[in-house]
Amino acid sequence: MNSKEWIRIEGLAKHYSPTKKITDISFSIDKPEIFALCGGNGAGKSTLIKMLTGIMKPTAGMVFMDGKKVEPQSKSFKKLFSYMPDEMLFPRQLTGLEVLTFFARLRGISDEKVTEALHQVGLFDVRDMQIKQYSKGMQQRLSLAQALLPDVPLRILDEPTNGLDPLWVYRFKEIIQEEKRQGRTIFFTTHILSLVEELADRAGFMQEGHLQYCDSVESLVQKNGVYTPLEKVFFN
Ligand SMILES: Nc1ncnc2c1ncn2[C@@H]1O[C@H](COP(=O)(O)OP(=O)(O)OP(=O)(O)O)[C@@H](O)[C@H]1O
Repeated sequence: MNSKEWIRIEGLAKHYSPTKKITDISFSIDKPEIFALCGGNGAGKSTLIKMLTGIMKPTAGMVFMDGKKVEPQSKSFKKLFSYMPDEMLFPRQLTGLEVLTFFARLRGISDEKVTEALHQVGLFDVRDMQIKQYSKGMQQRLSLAQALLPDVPLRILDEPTNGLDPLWVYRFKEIIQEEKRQGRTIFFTTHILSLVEELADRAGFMQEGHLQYCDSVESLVQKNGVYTPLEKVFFN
């Protein structure tokens, strides 16, 4: 165990069918850090996140925190993270403010924090608009806002930049860097390798249910002292 190691995933696996499976995933998450999990469509990123968040029971494997075994389904583990799913469906008749207030009340979070989160994701001025009038990117920012509400040490974000315009990809990077400055760990999935290079401390790359690479971004892009873009590292 390295000195920063916080959460350790050991041999996590999910067998959907003999041909569709995620096998033997082992890696650690440090605190604080920005960890990006990338990989192709159907590689197993969302499945891994669902196992880590306790939404899905793994076929095999264990999760450790500070060296002790934890159950991702347990209440005590769930208290440590917030989660942004890859797709979040909101009641279309409600306003952005109503939706976020609902999430906040569930978790005993103040209205001030709701206002702050709406400002963070640029939805404060449209807070009284119904969700049905929100664009895909605005709904994605609302989903991010609900994940920013709780004061927890870990944020797990599944494809958070999907549907965001370039300005909001830029703002997303600022938000995530600020979250890390505040001591949090951000674990997110993405298809955008340039985002990984720019933002992440460490990255994992999944392919067909396997974790093929997992290292610091610096080590991944520096091969024999020469800079190699991540897409060349992963696809050559
Ligand atoms: N509930 C399920 N039942 C059966 N197979 C599933 C289920 N969920 C996912 N799969 C399969 O497991 C594999 C991994 O899917 P997963 O959604 O984890 O991939 P992903 O890396 O998140 O993909 P993407 O980048 O396209 O979102 C795929 O082959 C998918 O078809």
